Amino acid sequence: MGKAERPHSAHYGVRSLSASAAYPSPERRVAQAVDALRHGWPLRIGDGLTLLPIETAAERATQSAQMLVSAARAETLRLGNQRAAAGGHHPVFIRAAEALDVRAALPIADPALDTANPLKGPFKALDLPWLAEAEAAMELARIAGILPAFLVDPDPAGEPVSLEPTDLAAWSAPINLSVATRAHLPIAREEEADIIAFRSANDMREHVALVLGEQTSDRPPLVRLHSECLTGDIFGSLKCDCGPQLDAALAAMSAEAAAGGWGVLLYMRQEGRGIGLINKLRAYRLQDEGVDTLEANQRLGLPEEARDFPLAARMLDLLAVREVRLMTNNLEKVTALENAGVKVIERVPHQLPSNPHNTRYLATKRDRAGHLLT
Ligand SMILES: Nc1nc2c(ncn2[C@@H]2O[C@H](COP(=O)(O)OP(=O)(O)OP(=O)(O)O)[C@@H](O)[C@H]2O)c(=O)[nH]1
Ligand SMILES: [Zn+2]
Repeated sequence: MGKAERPHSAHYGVRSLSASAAYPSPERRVAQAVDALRHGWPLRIGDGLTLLPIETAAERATQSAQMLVSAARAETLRLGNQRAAAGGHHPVFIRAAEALDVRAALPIADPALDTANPLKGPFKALDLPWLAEAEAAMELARIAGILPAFLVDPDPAGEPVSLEPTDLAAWSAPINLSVATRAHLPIAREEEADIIAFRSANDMREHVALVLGEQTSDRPPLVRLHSECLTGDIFGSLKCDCGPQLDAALAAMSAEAAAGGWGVLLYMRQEGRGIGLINKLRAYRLQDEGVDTLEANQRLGLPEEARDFPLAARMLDLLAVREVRLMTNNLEKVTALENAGVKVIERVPHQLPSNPHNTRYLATKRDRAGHLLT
C-alpha cells in the first residue's frame, strides 16, 4: 500500500470554502446573478436596489408600482421627454399609477406586445439614484439573454442574490479565458485543420478557433472573427450574410493554406451581436413589423452592438498570433483588435453577394453602422 497520508482539513479547502460562502468573489456573485435572472429570482445590486426580472419572474404574484427600463424602452412608453433628463442612454426608473404584478408589467418589458396590449399607464419617470447599479442590471439582463426590464422593490421581495456593479469587470475579463483542448478536424473546405476550444470558468459560452494549414511564424495568418449566427450558419437564413461569409472565409483560408500560408477562424459564441439567440429572434420579429436591425435592438432596450472583441484578442494571444490579415468590412473590429494589442497588417474586404431578404440589413450596416460595403 502506498503511503497513506491523511490530508489536513485545509487541503480540502474547508476554510477557504466557508470564507467564500460568506464573501463570494465578484465572479461568483455575477455567475449567481445571471443564474438568478434566468430563474426569475430577485437581485440586490449595491446597497439599495432590489430588482425582479419581469420576463422570467418566478413569483408571478409579486407586485410593484416602480420599474426599471432602458432609455429606449422609456421612449417607446412615451417617457421620451424625461429621457434627456435621465441622461440620454441611461436606464429610466418609472412609476405606474398603481402596483402591477409581473403579468400586467410584461407589456412594459416586451415590445412585441406594444400594439396588442394597451399599457396600464400613466407612468412617470423618477430620478434615478443608482445609475451604476441600474446600468449593471441592464448588462446582466443582456448576459442572461432576457428582456432588460425589472420591478423595483418588489413585494414580496423574496431572497435576493447580492452583487456590486463593479463585479462585472472581473467576471468578463478576457484573462479568464484559456485553451481547454485541441484536436485535428478535417473539414469539407480543408483537410489540414485543427480545432481549439476555449473556456472561461465564468461564462458558459465555449468559443472555438479553427486553424487551417500549418501555423508558421514566417507569415501572418488570414484571420476571421466570426460571431455565431445560428440562423445563418446552420439553417442558411437569407436575412443576413453570416452563412456565406463563414463559408467564404474558410474557402479563402484553405486557398491560403494551399499557397503555403495559413488561416485562423475564431468562432465566437456571441449570437446576435451579443444579445443572445432569443433576443435576436425577438429583434427579427420587430423587423417584420418594419424597423431595421439597429432599431430593433434599441426597442428591446438592448445595445446595437455588444460583442466582446478583446476576447478575440485573447484567443489570438493564446494561439500565439500577434499579427493578422483581418477579413472584415467592419472597421470597429480592426480598431478593437489593435487596441487589444493585435497588429492588423491588412484589412481584407469580405463582402458577399446580397439577396432580396438581406438587402435592407446590408444597407443598414453600410449606412448606419459604418461597414465598408458597396
Ligand atoms: N441583434 C441582431 N444580430 C444580428 C442580426 N443579424 C445578424 N446578427 C448577428 O450579427 C453578427 C454578425 O455581425 P455583422 O454585423 O453581420 O457583421 P460583422 O461581423 O460586424 O462585420 P463583418 O466582419 O464585416 O462581417 C452575428 O452574431 C449575427 O448573429 C440582427 O438583425 N439583429
Ligand atoms: Zn446572421
